[in-house]
Amino acid sequence: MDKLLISGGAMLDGEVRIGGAKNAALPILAATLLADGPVTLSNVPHLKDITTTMELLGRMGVHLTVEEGARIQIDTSPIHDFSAPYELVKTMRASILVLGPLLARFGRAEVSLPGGCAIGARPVNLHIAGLRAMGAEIQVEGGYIRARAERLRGARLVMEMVTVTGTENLMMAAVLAAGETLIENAAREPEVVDLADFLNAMGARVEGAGTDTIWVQGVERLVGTDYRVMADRIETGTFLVAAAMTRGRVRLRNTRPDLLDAVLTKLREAGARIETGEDWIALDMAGRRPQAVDVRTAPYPAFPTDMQAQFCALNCIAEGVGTITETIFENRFMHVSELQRLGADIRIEGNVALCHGVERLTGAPVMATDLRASAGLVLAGLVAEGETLVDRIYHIDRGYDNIEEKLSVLGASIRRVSE
Ligand SMILES: CC(=O)N[C@H]1[C@@H](OP(=O)(O)OP(=O)(O)OC[C@H]2O[C@@H](n3ccc(=O)[nH]c3=O)[C@H](O)[C@@H]2O)O[C@H](CO)[C@@H](O)[C@@H]1O
Ligand SMILES: C=C(OP(=O)(O)O)C(=O)O
Repeated sequence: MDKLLISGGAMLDGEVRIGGAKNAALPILAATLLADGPVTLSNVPHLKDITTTMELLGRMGVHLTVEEGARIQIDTSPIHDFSAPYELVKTMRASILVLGPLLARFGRAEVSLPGGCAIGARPVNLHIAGLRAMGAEIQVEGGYIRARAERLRGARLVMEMVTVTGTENLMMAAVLAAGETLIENAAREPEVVDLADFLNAMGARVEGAGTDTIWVQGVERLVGTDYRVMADRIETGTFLVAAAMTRGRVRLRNTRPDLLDAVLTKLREAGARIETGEDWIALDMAGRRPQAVDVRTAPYPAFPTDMQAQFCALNCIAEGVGTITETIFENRFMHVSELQRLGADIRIEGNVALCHGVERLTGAPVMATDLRASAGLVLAGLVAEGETLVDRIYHIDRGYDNIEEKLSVLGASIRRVSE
């Protein structure tokens, strides 16, 4: 199994190109199931979650062709199977995103309940309740969601809590439903907006994405289109924190600074000088140790839970005391015990991690437990004295394209080793 071996101490300096967003590409790939015509997607990141989704669509009969330059062509016309089996779904929770599109276009779907509980229970009750309100008959048995509908009907859906993939699933279901759908208390994440833009490019009528009320007028049919996936704001944030922790500087290209307000605010508080252009961000720590910061996760536009582990790592070596409050997932502090193995001084009280910055971390073998926890451990390894060996890096490959190569370009000593 592959591991990452990091020798800490290098001050990062250089330029990195940010890839397409995992959390936009995944729902958009699922939404291609709605297209009655060929779709070409560009800026699709090269990630394990993407290949898993392609395998999932491929098993349904969808024809996918990978082209040069992060492009994929998708033709759904040969589809003959409307199911998502456990063996694929268990590795990736986003596979639940095929439920809405399959039901809306083909009137049936059989999707395994997403397994595992890496960062919390993560139920999908709100996805199911919304589809039922649109007229779907749904049974949950034997670990599968079995859903049927003649044609979904538009409905007013008041979401009990803000759910990103829940909003996306219901929006995708609504675009081919009869009549109007109103999704209230919708997630406002930029990835929801990217999906809505893609749906509209296929001929859907979606308005209000990016606000908490999304209006959808169902149409009879969607057509094929060409679409470019948005930049990954979490990959962007991760590289900014890496540069800040190593007291270095970095310039990130092909990104969207306008989507990172909460993260950039915290980095400025930590002492970073930040400049932005339309599609680039430059961060410079000018050799200074970061100041600890207080972070509280919440739905967009507040601070993203997917950046929490990285800031936890930053606080470990910062000057002062910083608190990390996690309000989205009930079990998203699994990086803490591993950071402690490197010498971090962190105490967890309920949903708050209290970090006292230490002068130095010391390298040790650590184990990745989920995607962003792994990112936090890699960042800590970059500043730890000696060698850090990060195990179970399949988690990091789910969401980062060749992280070791991009960090090496910035001057880090990091390489993939097989054991
Ligand atoms: C593929 C993708 O886009 N993943 C992102 C998505 O996950 P995901 O869409 O799974 O996260 P949600 O926004 O749905 O989860 C928010 C909260 O709602 C709860 N909930 C959700 C649905 C439901 O039916 N019932 C319920 O109780 C969850 O357990 C969680 O406590 O948003 C999260 C929150 O920004 C991010 O961390 C993930 O990276
Ligand atoms: C939690 C994440 O992803 P997923 O919802 O796919 O598990 C993430 O991207 O940090």
